[in-house]
Order: sequence, then C-alpha cells, then structure tokens
Amino acid sequence: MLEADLCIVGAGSGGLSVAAGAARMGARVVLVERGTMGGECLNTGCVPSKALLSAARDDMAFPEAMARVRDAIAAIAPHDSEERFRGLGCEVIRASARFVSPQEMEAGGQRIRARRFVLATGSRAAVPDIAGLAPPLTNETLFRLESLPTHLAILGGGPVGVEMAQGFRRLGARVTLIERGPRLLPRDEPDASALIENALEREGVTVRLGEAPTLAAGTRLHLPSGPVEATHVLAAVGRVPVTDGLDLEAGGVAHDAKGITVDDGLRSVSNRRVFALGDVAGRGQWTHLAGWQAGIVLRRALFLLPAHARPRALPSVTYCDPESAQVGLTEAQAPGCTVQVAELARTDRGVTDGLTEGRVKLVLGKRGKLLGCSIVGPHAGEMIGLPTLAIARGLGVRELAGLILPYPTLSEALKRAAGQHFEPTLFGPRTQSLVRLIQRWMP
Ligand SMILES: Cc1cc2nc3c(=O)[nH]c(=O)nc-3n(C[C@H](O)[C@H](O)[C@H](O)COP(=O)(O)OP(=O)(O)OC[C@H]3O[C@@H](n4cnc5c(N)ncnc54)[C@H](O)[C@@H]3O)c2cc1C
Ligand SMILES: NC(=O)c1ccc[n+]([C@@H]2O[C@H](COP(=O)([O-])OP(=O)(O)OC[C@H]3O[C@@H](n4cnc5c(N)ncnc54)[C@H](O)[C@@H]3O)[C@@H](O)[C@H]2O)c1
Repeated sequence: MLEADLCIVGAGSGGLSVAAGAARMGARVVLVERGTMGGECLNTGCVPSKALLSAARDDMAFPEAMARVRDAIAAIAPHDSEERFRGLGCEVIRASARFVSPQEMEAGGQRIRARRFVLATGSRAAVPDIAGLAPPLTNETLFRLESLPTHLAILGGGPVGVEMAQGFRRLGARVTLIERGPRLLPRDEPDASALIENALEREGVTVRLGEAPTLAAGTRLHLPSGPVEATHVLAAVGRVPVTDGLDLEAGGVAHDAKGITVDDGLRSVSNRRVFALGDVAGRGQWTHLAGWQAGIVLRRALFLLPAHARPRALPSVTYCDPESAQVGLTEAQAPGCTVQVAELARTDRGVTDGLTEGRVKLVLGKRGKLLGCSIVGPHAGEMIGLPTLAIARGLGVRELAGLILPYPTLSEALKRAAGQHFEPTLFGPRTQSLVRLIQRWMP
C-alpha cells in the first residue's frame, strides 16, 4: 500500500503541472501514467503539429519535416520525463490506474491510498461514424506517417484540421478540408474564418464547407457535392474524454459525455477527494488552460484555499499562416457592443514587411471596456497576450490607447484600434470649438 497526499493519474499537460508544483511544495506525490510521459501535447498534439508547421514553412521535404517533428519531441521530452519527476520526489508508476474504492486506486499491482486524487487523463480524437470508411488517421497516427500522402482528406475544420491542412499542403500533398458547418474555425470571428479560408485556398487546399460524408468506400468519400478520391483520411472532428479503465463507478466519480463532472473548483461533484483538470474536465482543450487549472487544483487540494476555475480571459490561437488568435467575446457574443478594427497592413511595420492582409478587432462594452479581441496575421499568437491581460484586469481602450508600444511593431494596430474609439469626440466639432476658445484667450 502506497500512502500519498496526492495521487495524480495522467502525466500530460495537466497532471505534470500539478505533480511538479505539489512535489516542489513538499507534498508526497504518486504519479501514474500508462502511456508516454508528456501525454498528448508533447507526443501527438501541440509539439509535433507546430514542428510540422514550422518545417512546412521552411519548405522542407517530408522526411526532413518528420525528422524535425521527432527532434522537437526529443528535445522537450526530458522536461516531462520519469527521471525528472522522480528527481522532484514523485513516485512514478508506469501502469493504468483504476479506482478500487472512493479512497483507493490500484496501478501496476500497487494499492494507492491518497488524501486527494487528481484525474488528468486527457481526451482522444473522435472518429465520425461513416459507413464504409477505412480506419482514418488521427493525431495519434498522423505524425508516424513514413511517406507523404498523395491526397489527404481532412474531416473537420477546427484548429487541428486547419493547421494540418496547411502543413500537409505545404509539404506537397493534395489536401481537401471538409467542414460540416458553414465556416472554418467556428469559435473565431467570421471574418477571421474567411481570411484563413482564403489563405488556405490560395495555397491550393480545397475547402468544402457545409457538408459531411455519410458514406465512404475505404478512403473515397461520398459528399453531396461530389466524391473526394483521397488516399488518406484524417479525423479532426473534435475530442472525446478518456475515462476508460478508471472504474469511475468504484470511485463514486460522476461523469458524462463531456468528461468528469466537476464543480467550479474542478472538484468532483460526487467524490470530494477527487479533482479533474485538462481535457477530461470538459472545460476546454488547451495545454495553457490545463496549466492554469493546475494552479487551482494545487490551491484547493494542498492549501484548502477557495479558488474557482472560470478564467477571466482564455486565449486560443490557430497556428496557421496567417495565425488566428481570439480572446474573450466575439462580436456576436456581445450584443450592444461596439467594434474597432485596424488593418495590420496600415501599420508601418506592416508596410516594411509587405503585409497585404490581417487585422486587429476589438470588441468593446460600456465605457470602452475590452470584452474581446481577435487578431489575424503573423505573430497573432504573440500579440494576443496584451489584450488577454487587459480583459483579465478589466481594462479598456483608455489603457490600450495610452500605452507606449515599441515602433515599428504590428502591435501598434492594437493601440490604433483603441485610439479610433476616441476619434469622433477627440477630433469632433466640440473639441475644435474648445481649442479655438482656449487659443483666443491664451497669452
Ligand atoms: C493535433 C493537436 C494539436 C494541439 N495543439 C495545441 C496547441 O497548439 N496549443 C494548445 O494549447 N493545445 C493544443 N492541443 C490540445 C492539447 O494537446 C491538450 O489540451 C492537452 O494535451 C491536454 O492535456 P491533459 O493533461 O488534459 O491530457 P493529455 O496530455 O492527453 O494526458 C493524459 C495522460 O493520461 C494518461 N492516462 C489516461 N488514462 C489513464 C489511466 N487510467 N491510467 C494512467 N494513465 C492514464 C494518458 O496516457 C495520457 O498520457 C492540441 C491537440 C491536438 C490533438
Ligand atoms: N492551436 C491550438 O491551440 C490547437 C490546435 C489543435 C487542437 N487544439 C485543441 O484540440 C481541440 C480539438 O480540435 P479539433 O480541431 O479536432 O476539434 P474542434 O471541435 O475544435 O473542431 C472540429 C470541427 O469538426 C467539424 N465536424 C464535426 N463532425 C464533422 C464531420 N463528420 N465532418 C466534417 N466536419 C465535422 C465541427 O463542425 C468542428 O468545426 C480543439 O478544440 C482545441 O481546444 C488546439
């Protein structure tokens, strides 16, 4: 029997962040992982996908691109390794964990009794039910391909579909991107979706919107507008939480199709010893969100402090070229808002860099409070940090417009968009009359 303060199941983005924090703060930690240390982000998600996009941007051939993918994983792997976590003082068990009672788990033949359990078991790719479809590629198999697909059909125009469509097209594959809904990246602003769709089509990706295959013969897909003769199919239609093997019933842990049912503090609604975070907690699927949630779990599980897991501002970025970054509300989600848009091409940096498209869009509430921001363009993911902080701190156009930003940067478009909010009053007839009046009396 192992006794621990925390037993963490899953050594991915969420589990590792909790384990490292807890061990360094002096807690006795058992960390259980049945697959590869680092979980999805390192092995089959963020890292390989960004390395592939970077290789595709650099015009690499497919074998070199896949070598860059492997090198990137290998370079980051030590940070997530068993050795590092043992070094931090964690007991690491490489096996599948399951509940045997609400207070105990079992893994690799060992019983674990812990004050708190943390479930960070992640998600896996959903596979659409299409009669006749050969088992499609998913993010788990995609980065192990040994040769470039001749014609890759991608089901799903979310972040995975969009990033991989551009990556594989630039590496030389023919790519058809099929999205059931009316536009790509449905969580982003509609005009951002349109800019990304145009960029993909310009590069030769065939985009089919508003339809989904219901029938297939192997990798040949039947669509209402005509067949797609693909050689490979990638399923990128969303994720399902991983709870298999945990025996949640034995642990008295409530769950549904979205994952483990937790309260606003990420604590199981049915077993108060249990926390869940990351993809399996059903509150969003991003590594940065899992990392932030880890702080909430640590505060609650180690210090019994109140903390809630509703982030004030949660950014997301799709790392295609141009990038699309979004934080806070979209225009449609904020009735009665006002909107300010500034084109990146009209900043001096946009001119020097020869930009022809891309924009910043601010969604503003009462008294110019920043409610949301969307950026499309190079480095949009780097630029979204500033509006994220502004939203999280309840700031608005006044603070953004008053900032000194380095010249020449694309971020100046944020300041310009904020400044536009004041133009009608600042340069209006009342200000002009006031200036004339003051000037007349000035000595
Ligand atoms: C292609 C792709 C690209 C992505 N790109 C980005 C990106 O650029 N930025 C971003 O923020 N997010 C990205 N994501 C999402 C990100 O990868 C996930 O949100 C993140 O990895 C989730 O972390 P997690 O800890 O919840 O789960 P995971 O990282 O999936 O870790 C869960 C771990 O639990 C283990 N496990 C499961 N059940 C058990 C059990 N019973 N016993 C023991 N171990 C178990 C699994 O083996 C796994 O290692 C991407 C996802 C994909 C698919
Ligand atoms: N850059 C990033 O941060 C990044 C990159 C990749 C993934 N992720 C995370 O992983 C999650 C999963 O990504 P995803 O793109 O797989 O899922 P998603 O849920 O974001 O998008 C799936 C898309 O597939 C469409 N779809 C559903 N069924 C379909 C069908 N049968 N045929 C055609 N289209 C269909 C949906 O309308 C939707 O637009 C994301 O939501 C995100 O949180 C993040």
